[in-house]
Amino acid sequence: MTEKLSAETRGPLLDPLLQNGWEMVDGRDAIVKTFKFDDFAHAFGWMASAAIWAEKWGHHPEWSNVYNKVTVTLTTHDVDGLSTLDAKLARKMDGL
Ligand SMILES: C[C@H](O)[C@H](O)[C@H]1CNC2=NC(N)=NC(=O)C2=N1
Repeated sequence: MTEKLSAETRGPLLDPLLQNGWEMVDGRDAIVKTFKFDDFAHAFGWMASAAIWAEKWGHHPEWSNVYNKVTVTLTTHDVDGLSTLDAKLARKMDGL
């Protein structure tokens, strides 16, 4: 069972993400980023790759797609806030 990020762990895990285009969501313990691609095929291909990792890790994004953009919100519903799994999935998404 994953745990909500503590005061000590959230800085080291979240700061690199916040410097790489992720932002805190207003009023929620969650992070959000919009990824932009050349076109729909690239956006949807990236979503398919990310979905495979999400399913493998049992940790799923809230996301939406409009043409060449994918907006992703990450949080851990089981703990009602951010956990290490969100940082792990965010890093994977940044690297795909
Ligand atoms: C049983 C199953 O693994 C859990 O419900 C998982 C599924 N995917 C999940 N995804 C996210 N983002 N948060 C969760 O708490 C979560 N829980």
